[in-house]
Amino acid sequence: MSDPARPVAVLVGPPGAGKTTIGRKLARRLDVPFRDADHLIEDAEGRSIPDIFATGGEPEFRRIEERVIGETLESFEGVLSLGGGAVLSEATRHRLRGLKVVHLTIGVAEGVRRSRGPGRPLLAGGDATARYQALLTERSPLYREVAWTTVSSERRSSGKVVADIVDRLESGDPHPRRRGRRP
Ligand SMILES: Nc1ncnc2c1ncn2[C@@H]1O[C@H](COP(=O)(O)OP(=O)(O)O)[C@@H](O)[C@H]1O
Ligand SMILES: O=C(O)C1=C[C@@H](OP(=O)(O)O)[C@@H](O)[C@H](O)C1
Ligand SMILES: [Mg+2]
Repeated sequence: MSDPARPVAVLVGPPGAGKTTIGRKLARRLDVPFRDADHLIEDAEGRSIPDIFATGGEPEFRRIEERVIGETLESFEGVLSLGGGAVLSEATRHRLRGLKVVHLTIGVAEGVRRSRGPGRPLLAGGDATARYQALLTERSPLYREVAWTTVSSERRSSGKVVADIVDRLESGDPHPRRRGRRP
């Protein structure tokens, strides 16, 4: 029997870390298909993420998100970027076990700056910095739990981040030493 299909990489991390941008570039670089869970949800539902939050609230969004990610992970062989809150689901974290999960990190100020706009209802209005900090406090242990490797996207171009991820995937080493360092 052949092995089950597996994604080449799954990107997790907080909003604005660059999962969608970097996932798309990583897939292009590896010449494999790209999917973004948020786009799959919008396609499956025929409505935008802000619309889903406005009608069914966060609980409905999370139910759809868990189902769409579960279905995708069953057969997808490419790069999959998740939404920032996908790891809140225990079932999703369970499904991510043993996969090449890349945790993209970003500092609070830059994360808030990059996630501005109407497309992210959880951070819209009010004190976005406090909300972002609370979200990181809740989720950081969950990102760490599922991560195969952790890569910072702070003050680094997306091209540099992609090159770093490709190195790790190709070497199979999630903790590469810094280049040029003596053994
Ligand atoms: N390495 C980077 N440096 C600067 N800006 C970036 C970087 N990666 C992504 N961005 C920008 O940050 C914003 C959020 O990126 P996005 O890929 O949507 O993040 P996520 O999917 O993690 O929420 C976009 O405007 C994108 O162009
Ligand atoms: O952090 C979150 O809970 C969310 C992040 C968003 O995705 P990005 O992380 O790609 O912005 C999107 O799934 C939704 O707005 C909820
Ligand atoms: Mg995204």
